[in-house]
Amino acid sequence: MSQSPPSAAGATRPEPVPVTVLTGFLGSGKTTLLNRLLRHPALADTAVLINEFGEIGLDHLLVERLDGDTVLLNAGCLCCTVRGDLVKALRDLAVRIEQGHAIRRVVVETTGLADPAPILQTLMSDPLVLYRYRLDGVVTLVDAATGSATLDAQVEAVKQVAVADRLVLTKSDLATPEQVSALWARLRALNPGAPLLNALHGDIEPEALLDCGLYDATRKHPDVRRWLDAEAWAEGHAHDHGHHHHHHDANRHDARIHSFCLTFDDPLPWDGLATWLEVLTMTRAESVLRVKGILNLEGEDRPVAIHGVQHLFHPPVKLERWPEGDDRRSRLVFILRDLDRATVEKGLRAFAESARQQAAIAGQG
Ligand SMILES: Nc1nc2c(ncn2[C@@H]2O[C@H](COP(=O)(O)OP(=O)(O)OP(=O)(O)O)[C@@H](O)[C@H]2O)c(=O)[nH]1
Repeated sequence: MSQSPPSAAGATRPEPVPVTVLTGFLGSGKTTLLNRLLRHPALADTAVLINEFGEIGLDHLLVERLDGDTVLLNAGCLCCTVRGDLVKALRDLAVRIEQGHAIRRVVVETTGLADPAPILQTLMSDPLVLYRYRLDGVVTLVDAATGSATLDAQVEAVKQVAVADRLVLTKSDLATPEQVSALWARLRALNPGAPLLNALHGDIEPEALLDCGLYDATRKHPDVRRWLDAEAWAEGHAHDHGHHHHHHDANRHDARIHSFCLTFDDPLPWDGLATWLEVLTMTRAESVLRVKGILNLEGEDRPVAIHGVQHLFHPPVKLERWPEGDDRRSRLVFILRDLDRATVEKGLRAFAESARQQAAIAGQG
């Protein structure tokens, strides 16, 4: 992560194409939902990238609108070989955009077994991809009938839920109301910030899933509140979810996920924060599933947005101004595995304090 705050937002960069990552466990209904979405006018000019697990891809045969904008990324799991394929597919697509091909949006459908982190990292690390695209959001589908059992058995499924910006419950027609409400509570505990939606046979309004990033395609100014949704962590969720399981059966995977929001009343020193994030992500990359934040930095009038997945951080973005009526406190949302709130908060405060002291000494000298 850079040691100095960003100087300008965007400059001459072309309008980046939003990328939605569609994930969810095997058979959760991703292809069904995608097929419905692609029929909607809001998804005209959308390119679809499909990742397959296994030698021969079949899913692309099921995506009905198969044309030049659907690319199949097969031969392996995204965590390994496919990352290169994804970069190549996005680069090839960027060339076509340059040539005037109308592509306003990209949807990446992941294999049901995938840990979404490598895809998010790819979107945040390759320079050309970073230049041309922006991650709009992660949409995670959860099967109402089998979701609880899958979350019990598969840690990747828990990660998919934890990093989501939108959670979509599918197949509620196959589950009892009790199953649905228990799953609902469990998803809420794992990820308090993501709106919970329902889709029967893939039926959902695209608006509910798209434009959940910092920038909305139709709005000029970033909608910080919507993006960060810090309030969701504040309302009864201010503490660690590892200790918050009275309304559903604690499970060893769920208990390892800790999601919380830290707030800071005073402006933070960028040096201390950046150094601490570097230390944290270098030593605990596997534990840092996702970090999002709006920062009030010392010596900086404008808010700065940061966004990271494991050890990779998107370049920080200086926003135009604080939202109207905002209390201008720094807010940092963390979604972690096997790393608790107290450790993170203590480290951050210590690094911030040390940076302040160093600045004071430098100022005297
Ligand atoms: N009853 C019911 N079936 C659904 C619903 N949504 C999807 N399905 C069915 O569930 C099955 C799996 O759906 P897919 O869309 O292929 O799931 P997927 O997530 O793409 O599956 P993988 O690619 O194997 O990970 C299909 O037979 C769908 O018709 C729903 O809301 N209710």
